[in-house]
Amino acid sequence: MAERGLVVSAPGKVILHGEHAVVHGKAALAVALGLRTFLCLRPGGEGRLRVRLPGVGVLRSWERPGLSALREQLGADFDESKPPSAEVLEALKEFAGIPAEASGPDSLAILAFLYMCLAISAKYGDVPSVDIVVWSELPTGAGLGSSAAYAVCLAAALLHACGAISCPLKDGEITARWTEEEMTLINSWAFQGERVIHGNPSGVDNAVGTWGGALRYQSGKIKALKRVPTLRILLTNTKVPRSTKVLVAGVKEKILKFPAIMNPVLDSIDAISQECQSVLEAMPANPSPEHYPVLEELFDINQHHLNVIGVGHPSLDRLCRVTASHGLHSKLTGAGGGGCGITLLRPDTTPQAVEAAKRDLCACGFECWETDIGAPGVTLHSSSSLKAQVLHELSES
Ligand SMILES: Nc1ncnc2c1ncn2[C@@H]1O[C@H](COP(=O)(O)OP(=O)(O)O)[C@@H](O)[C@H]1O
Ligand SMILES: C[C@@](O)(CCOP(=O)(O)O)CC(=O)O
Ligand SMILES: [Mg+2]
Repeated sequence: MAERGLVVSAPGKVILHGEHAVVHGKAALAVALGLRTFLCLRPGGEGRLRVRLPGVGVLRSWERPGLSALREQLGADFDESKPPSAEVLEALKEFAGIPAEASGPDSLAILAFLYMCLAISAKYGDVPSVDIVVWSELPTGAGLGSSAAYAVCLAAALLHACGAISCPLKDGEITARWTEEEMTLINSWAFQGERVIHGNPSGVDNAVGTWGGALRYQSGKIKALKRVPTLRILLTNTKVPRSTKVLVAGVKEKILKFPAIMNPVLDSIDAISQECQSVLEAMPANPSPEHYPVLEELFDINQHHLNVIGVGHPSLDRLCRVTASHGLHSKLTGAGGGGCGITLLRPDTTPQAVEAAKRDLCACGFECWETDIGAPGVTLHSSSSLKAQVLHELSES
């Protein structure tokens, strides 16, 4: 581990099409957002692991020998290809003093951290004494993949601390990325973190957090999109809280209850992702308005499907109605049930029209902002390049 520690970051994501269906083996199209989660890891003292997670109100530390003893006692097989076992998660809850039924943001964040420490150290050697601080530009639990960005940062930092991946940052460089092979390892451990938080994730969010850009994801297969035009997207946070884990479980229940009704809906969502990919890849880099009606119609159809599978919310219906009154098309993004929606802005949508839509959305109590997409994936930063931000976060710890 570098003497002075390290700072890593990973982006959140927007799913254009395929949320939920992707959990059931269908394709999803997702893009990395220009909003990121950051993690600063420094050598710590006194044989302890210390974490500060201001986003979820956590400041905790544990003695390393206690965690090592638990690992020995459990004697589990911590392979990144195997889902975390219920027995290990129960034992970790007990170790951290988390009640068995707890599923709040703080409990899940601690559990993901401890699981990754335990599993990564079982495979690559002990995680040294460290102080970790995580902060984020992403809202938590709003459909923008904050859980995956957190898990990707943890995976990169812990693998680095154990010496399982290199330090790609050369003297004088501000940022660096890991090799393909190292990113594949980061991605697979981040998926384990997502499994702790989500229960049954598809892996699309951690793939975007790791690789960045725009990609198609299906059953663990990641394909960067050939060409993605510059898309203008308005993001709106309804601020209605929800849990991805609960929503994903609800969809599964509906599919089991009505397979003949729900499976065709998932097939249709899959076809929407295929169609959208073909349209995007056929569009020029700076598209003109005539390319948009199909994209808009696909948004509308998918939003209806997402309501059918039970992940809509009155706040999202309202969001769609408000933007429709300005001639704009929206759908939920991520797990739904509240959280965020995305609105497609056309190249000829005037700044005045965007402002008017934003005003009406804010009047509903929503928060919205235009955003960049296609951001880089997991990145190592020189701490000097982030000095002000890092110093601010560290001064709080
Ligand atoms: N910055 C963060 N620090 C600690 N935990 C985080 C952070 N961001 C997300 N999480 C974890 O991820 C959970 C939210 O994940 P999820 O319900 O999937 O919503 P989303 O991924 O859409 O934001 C939180 O409850 C928390 O456990
Ligand atoms: C609903 C789902 O497709 C995306 C969840 O995204 P988020 O956690 O709401 O950002 C679940 C998954 O793909 O694991
Ligand atoms: Mg999530």
